[in-house]
Amino acid sequence: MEEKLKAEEKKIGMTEAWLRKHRLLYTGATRHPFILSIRDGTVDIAAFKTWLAQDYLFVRAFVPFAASVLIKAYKESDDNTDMEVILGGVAALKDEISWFKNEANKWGISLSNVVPQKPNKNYCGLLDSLTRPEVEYSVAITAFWAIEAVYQESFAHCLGEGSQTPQELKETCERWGNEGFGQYCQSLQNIANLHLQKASDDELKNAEVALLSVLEHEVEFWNMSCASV
Ligand SMILES: Cc1ncc(CN)c(N)n1
Repeated sequence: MEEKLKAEEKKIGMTEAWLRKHRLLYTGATRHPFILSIRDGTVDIAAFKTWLAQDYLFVRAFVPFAASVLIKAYKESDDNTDMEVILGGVAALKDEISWFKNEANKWGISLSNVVPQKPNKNYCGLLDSLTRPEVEYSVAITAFWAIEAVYQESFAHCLGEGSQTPQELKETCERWGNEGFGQYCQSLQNIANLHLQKASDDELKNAEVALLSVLEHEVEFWNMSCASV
């Protein structure tokens, strides 16, 4: 495929080539007004609480998807380290769920009464469709990387130089904006690139569509958090 050759010429991976091609959408997902409002300290706490409660539900739905990627890595990758990187991510989700429960408690949110809003339901529907065994590993790992990378880029931005993130939100930003999580996302991106290099044209098309769907759903998810204030 022409795009693959172009990426090779520029000595960049397929994922980077796609991010460049879809830069506006990627920026929309990683520099959303909600994120910018955390960074400049003007965030509406009601929006933050909505995000927190909805994201708790999302993360629960993310677990089976992550497990499906782990199964695909075991079955379809000839590199053992793929599985270990993904296993690390799956294992961290247990801690993440506990963190959401603790954080909700701190903010006086009862998670047992939270109802998923439409954009959240739609996003979880995408996760569910990507969990199917017939979805190729290269497609699933591309989506997996993109989901993690959006949070990493977004929350790292809230901690960067000149940020005025409120003290009580810093821990949240650290969760995804820390260096270790950044390295984990980089490992996922490397894995995705390696598999995309070997992928058929059809698989490439499916992976690019999956990436675009993730980015669109991420924007909708942030929109949802702001809108319900
Ligand atoms: C909506 C969303 N996207 C990504 C992530 C990072 N796992 C998350 N927790 N929530």
